[in-house]
Amino acid sequence: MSTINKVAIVTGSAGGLGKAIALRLAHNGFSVMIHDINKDALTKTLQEFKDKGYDSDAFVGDVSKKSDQEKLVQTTVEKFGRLDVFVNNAGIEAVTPFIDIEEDELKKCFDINVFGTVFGTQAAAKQFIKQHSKGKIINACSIAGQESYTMLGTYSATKHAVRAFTQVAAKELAKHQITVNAYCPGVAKTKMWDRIDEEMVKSDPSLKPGDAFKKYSSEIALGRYEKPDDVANLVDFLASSKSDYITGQAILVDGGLVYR
Ligand SMILES: NC(=O)C1=CN([C@@H]2O[C@H](COP(=O)(O)OP(=O)(O)OC[C@H]3O[C@@H](n4cnc5c(N)ncnc54)[C@H](O)[C@@H]3O)[C@@H](O)[C@H]2O)C=CC1
Ligand SMILES: CC(=O)C(C)=O
Repeated sequence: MSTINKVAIVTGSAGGLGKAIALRLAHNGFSVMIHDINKDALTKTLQEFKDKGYDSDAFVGDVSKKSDQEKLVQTTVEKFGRLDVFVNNAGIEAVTPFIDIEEDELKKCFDINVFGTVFGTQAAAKQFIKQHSKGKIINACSIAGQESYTMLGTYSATKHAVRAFTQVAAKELAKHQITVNAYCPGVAKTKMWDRIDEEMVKSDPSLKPGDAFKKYSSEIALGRYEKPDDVANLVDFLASSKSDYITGQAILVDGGLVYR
């Protein structure tokens, strides 16, 4: 079914899962505002979108700043005329044994993963209400939002919080026909997992580079690690009218790793 004339924002989409999601929505006919804190990477990614002929633009911003998120929505509406889908994808990891977790790690990870998701959801919801339109908010959760992992305590706590806010926002915004759902990827080969592997290997002398990623991936029932397109497949569905009767859900897309 055509989605032409619909407008989407994907945060943290200069690379990784966000880029795959943004490319898929653009391929499906959405006008897409890509967004990232990394200006150089974002500029290169926008060029790729332009080379493919996609109706797109880019916004440099920090999801943890409420004013940036409001400006992101405002700029998107000025450019494309409306907003239909907001993907709170940007996130960071933190890899530390529980006993060593420091205040700055907690603050930074919560600022970006949790405050960022709340501010993005608020900015998008206000625009949907103003437009009197149905809208879809789609949040990056994780297997770590359903289960909690050693060395990933802070990260897991932020993703549990994302799941909680997904449910509450869904309940409160349903009267406006706004749906709020989340995708929960497993072990996807992006720069995030390169960094997680590096940190886990550093803290365990019995591991060599790549071993932590291999260990996590080896438990996936479908026998392979996740690709960004596996995540884009779910977000594609959540952004489409096929998901109109689904709200408040955090859906696992992990190849069979966590069962809820
Ligand atoms: N890679 C994986 O296996 C999994 C990833 N996720 C989640 O999916 C989302 C995307 O993950 P990946 O693509 O793997 O990560 P990534 O690290 O490869 O890409 C994240 C992007 O977000 C941007 N970003 C970081 N902080 C930002 C900020 N404050 N404001 C704006 N942009 C910011 C980065 O510059 C980067 O382009 C994250 O929320 C992550 O927690 C969830 C489960 C598994
Ligand atoms: C990065 C992530 O969410 C995990 C636990 O794989």
